Amino acid sequence: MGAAYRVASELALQPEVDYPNSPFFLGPEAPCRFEAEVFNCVVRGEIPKQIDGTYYRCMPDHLWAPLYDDDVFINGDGAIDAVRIKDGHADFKQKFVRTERFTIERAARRAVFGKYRNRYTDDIRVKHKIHSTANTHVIYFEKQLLALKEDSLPYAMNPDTLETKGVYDFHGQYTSPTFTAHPKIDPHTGELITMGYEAKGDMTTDVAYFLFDKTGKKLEECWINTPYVGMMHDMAATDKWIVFILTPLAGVPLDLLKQGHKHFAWDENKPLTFGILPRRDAKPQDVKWFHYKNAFYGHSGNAFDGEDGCVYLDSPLTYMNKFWFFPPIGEDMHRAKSAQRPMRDPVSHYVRWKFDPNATDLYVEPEELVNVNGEMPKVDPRYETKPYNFVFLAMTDPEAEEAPAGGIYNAIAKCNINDGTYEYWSAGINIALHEVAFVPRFPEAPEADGYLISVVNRHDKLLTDIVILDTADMAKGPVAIIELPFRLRNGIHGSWVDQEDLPGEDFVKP
Ligand SMILES: C=Cc1ccc(O)c(OC)c1
Ligand SMILES: [Fe+2]
Repeated sequence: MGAAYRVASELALQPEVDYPNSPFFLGPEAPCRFEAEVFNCVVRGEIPKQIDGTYYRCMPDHLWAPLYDDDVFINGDGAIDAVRIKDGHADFKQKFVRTERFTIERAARRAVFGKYRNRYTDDIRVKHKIHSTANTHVIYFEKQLLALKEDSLPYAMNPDTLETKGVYDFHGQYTSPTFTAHPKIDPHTGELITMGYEAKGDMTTDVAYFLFDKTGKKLEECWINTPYVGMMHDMAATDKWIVFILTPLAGVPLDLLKQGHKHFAWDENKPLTFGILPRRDAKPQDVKWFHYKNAFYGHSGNAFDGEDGCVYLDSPLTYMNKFWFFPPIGEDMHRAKSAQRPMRDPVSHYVRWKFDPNATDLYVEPEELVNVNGEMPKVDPRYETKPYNFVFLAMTDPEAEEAPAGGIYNAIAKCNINDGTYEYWSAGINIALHEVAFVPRFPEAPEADGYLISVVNRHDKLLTDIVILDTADMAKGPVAIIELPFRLRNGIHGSWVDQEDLPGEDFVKP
């Protein structure tokens, strides 16, 4: 490399940190591997004084070089980032969830667990251990953080210290071995709505639905079966209904899994499928399945009950396999046709699905609400499960000539779903921008009026900024930038928690 740093020879990396030569592990996405604490971060601009609480997010970060070179970034160890904001100042912390995998691999000083959701690729001694990486979402329930991975139960953590308390099964009430990374908390009742899929083992069509009251008492449990096995990453809920979302990222035949195949493979012959089930007094025979064509569904924006008795679900819809690293069986992940951008249709747009509980035609066609190429939808949490007007999306700047690095997002939009208009801030080209968290300007503020918090990975400087935007003037860009003295990786999902809801212990100990 440069002339200044002279070494006698090329020194090979130690095997446990010799990561594959893949974009998942290189440059701005090279594993971070550290835990951190920064008291009083460097801030540019002014953090609005009303913001009082903590932003948590989940970041997959392979601590050890994976056992298999084609491992996927969603198999990285879960690190929790926390930014505590008070009186215009910000403190930062990052800590790994102490999963069973974390502890075993730390003792071994190398990877021991195998491919994403494939026990048959593990070192035989850990095949029956808990596989959770706790790397997908972090939510707040019963005064604790729950770090989530959809193949396992949650890990509970202390929201102030970020110490891991252990696996959480709702005091024995949760009876499925799997738990979605996208449970919903009803802002009106405080209830937690959740489910687990492949709930009787790998490649089973069993799904378990659960409803807990705000104190964690189980109100509903209902087991159903899906038309096929596939990734059921997100879900949705209204006052009266639950929506299950089954995507064509199909589970491979069990014998292929046992031979070491990836867990999921895109199936061009399977339709994007939705199931509705009554939220209360749910019975297995009450589930009703609808389908669209072959298409990709990532995340739900919101859902609500119509006055017509129908269930409405709003979401981005994508016309290509965004999870190209799970190609159709037998295809090369870098060349899979299913991962090609469509010629005519948009790549993604924000749409509305309508499910009529009395329908006889089970084919559904969505209606476009907003024509933006975005994902990671977030609505004002006070409107979840209810009719609403605005959605925030991470998106690709529609006016930029170049796409952002790595095909990820470089802009944040506030979209009006009633007229399809949107306002946005574009952060430029050489960056990666992530999901937002929304903080209302004050408790009774109008819908979507307040602040957005997001993470910007600066590929130009190999550093990370946490940005705060005012939703009243999106195009202006951040009102404050919290500059971290290091680089983070792409994160997945996060949550904002108001200070008044937190236990109130020290965040950074003196
Ligand atoms: C964003 C989607 C998604 C889906 C499944 C996963 O296991 C995951 O892990 C980080 C992420
Ligand atoms: Fe997700």
